[in-house]
Amino acid sequence: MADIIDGKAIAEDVVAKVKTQTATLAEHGVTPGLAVVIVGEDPASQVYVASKSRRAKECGFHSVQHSLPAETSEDALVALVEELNADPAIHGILVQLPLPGHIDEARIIQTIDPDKDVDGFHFINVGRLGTGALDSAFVPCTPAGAMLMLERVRGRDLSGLSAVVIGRSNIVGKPMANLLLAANATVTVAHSRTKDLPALAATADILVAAVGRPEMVRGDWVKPGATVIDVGINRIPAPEKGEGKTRLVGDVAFAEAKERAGAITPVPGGVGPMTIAMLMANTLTSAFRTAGLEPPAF
Ligand SMILES: Nc1nc(=O)c2c([nH]1)NC[C@@H]1CN(c3ccc(C(=O)N[C@@H](CCC(=O)O)C(=O)O)cc3)C=[N+]21
Repeated sequence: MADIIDGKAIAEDVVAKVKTQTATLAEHGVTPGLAVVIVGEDPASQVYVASKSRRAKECGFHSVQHSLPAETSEDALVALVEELNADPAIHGILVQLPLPGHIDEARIIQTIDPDKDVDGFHFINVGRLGTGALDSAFVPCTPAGAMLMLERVRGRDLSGLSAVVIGRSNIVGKPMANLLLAANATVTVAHSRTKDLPALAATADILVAAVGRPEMVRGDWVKPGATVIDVGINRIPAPEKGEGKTRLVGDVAFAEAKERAGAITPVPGGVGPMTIAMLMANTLTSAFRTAGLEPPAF
């Protein structure tokens, strides 16, 4: 039976370190500032944004939230981002995705100052990560959090280990593959066009599922003893809890996979809480850099 990697507990460790380091920065007269921008009223997005703002306040940050109506124009959003770019009290800018269909997401992301891009989505940060310039990059929060969880089991150096990442998104799959490569793993990125995915997955010492398909990865896809990182967060109907109720599941069939894995992350309580903790870590890092100080390692 697998060890369960407790994302909530590791996230608390990260946040504790952020709080301590925020106090250190205060001695230099600096308060980390995070601006979260949300456009439209998607209820799930509202919940995530609220917990980001709550965490930021808990860390002692200057935390601002901009909630804009769904019909906000692209130009108005660009103007807000430019205002935040120019605001010296703001070290991190997060524009919650997805944006309404009439707004060009790529244009918004590329408008964010790369040195305030705590999501790590700007071309400059993608390039920094891709070339191994990790001391100037912002690494996307979800894969950064996944790597810290993996480190608890496998250490920092993954030499000799094979990793299979299922999913090739810009926000998880691709940056995750780059981080695993930077840690010396032998990395394969699989996706919907991959031939015999179950057989490929079963070769992985480290299996990362980031596809957004509820419980797609079955128990027999898991190599015995493998470390399984489940990045999926899927809300599915749960009639057993009552009419109209839902529950969260990952991309991995947890009950099956935990019988074969050596260690596995749960959903909820796995990568999700780590994502928010790493957003705090990235914002802190940004404030240290702006102050000309060496940021702490996480
Ligand atoms: N620019 C941008 N950056 C993001 O990082 C970003 C985004 N847009 N858009 C939406 C996704 C989603 N996301 C989550 C963060 C935490 C949990 C989380 O803490 N989940 C809890 C459960 C929460 C619940 O009960 O719904 C858990 O897994 O235990 C989930 C999802 C960040 N995202």
